[in-house]
Amino acid sequence: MRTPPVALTVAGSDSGGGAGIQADLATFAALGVHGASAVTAVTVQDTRGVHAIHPVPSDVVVQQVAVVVSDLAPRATKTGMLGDAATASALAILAADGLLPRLVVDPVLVSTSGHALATHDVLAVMRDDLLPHAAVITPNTDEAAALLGCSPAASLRDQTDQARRLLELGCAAAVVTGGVDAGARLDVLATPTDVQVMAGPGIDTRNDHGTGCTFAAAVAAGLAHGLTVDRAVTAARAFVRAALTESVQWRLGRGRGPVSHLAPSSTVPRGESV
Ligand SMILES: Nc1ncnc2c1ncn2[C@@H]1O[C@H](COP(=O)(O)OP(=O)(O)O)[C@@H](O)[C@H]1O
Ligand SMILES: Cc1ncc(COP(=O)(O)O)c(N)n1
Repeated sequence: MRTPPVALTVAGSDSGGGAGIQADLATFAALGVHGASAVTAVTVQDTRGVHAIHPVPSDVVVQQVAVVVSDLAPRATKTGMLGDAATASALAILAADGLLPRLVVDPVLVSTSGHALATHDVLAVMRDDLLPHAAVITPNTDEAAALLGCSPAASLRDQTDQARRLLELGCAAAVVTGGVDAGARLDVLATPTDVQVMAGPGIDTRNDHGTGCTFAAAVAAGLAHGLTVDRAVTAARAFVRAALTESVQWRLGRGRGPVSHLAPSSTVPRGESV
């Protein structure tokens, strides 16, 4: 008898199956982790855009987290779209009480299709109350800028500087994703002792819906397997790149299609189970 690693995602539902809860659970499964979920909002969404958003009442979100934590004891947790400020505050309290272990915060603000997924008050609560409990946060360059109240990074130097400054918000590590320089994609991981620049050639695909959710969920899966943040981030990059490469030939939906979560996970290193 063996207990598989468990990770909990607290995020919004994407009816198109490309991002949010659906991307997180597919990523967990591909990486050998049992996924539990607490839904914060129901979005009416497809590859073309977000057509409506219905937040779930915060007490219902808290109840979902509470039952999962007490029964399944997740080793890692991940937050994505938070729904509303009441839910963001409630999650911050759960995190302060130690109920969201090895917390990965993906500060979701806007969808790939350009729709706002969080209001200013959600951003403020996330920044001030939730981020200080995170093992790692995974903003893209726009989200990093919104958290810091500055312009998006225009160079690797800006991106590196912003990754460092995000640590001042109280998170243990920050990875700023999605920098672009001469065709390369750059992610910068900052910890209190180190800054690491990870670069790879850009993958030319229209099917990039859900990359941020997939990346953050893969980091959480790595932490659930017992990897360090550093190794979990490296493994997550490999997984997202495989998912993007796999989806280059896809035709799925009429807009920005999802990445393929059916990518061969055997290429991705797994940690020892803790
Ligand atoms: N076209 C691409 N080619 C290579 N890597 C990509 C591409 N698009 C996204 N990524 C990678 O996917 C991960 C998620 O980042 P990003 O796309 O910035 O998230 P978000 O969906 O939040 O904007 C990062 O590791 C980033 O470098
Ligand atoms: C429910 C939900 N959560 C997150 C995203 C962001 O993902 P993306 O930036 O790829 O659109 C989304 N579109 N929908």
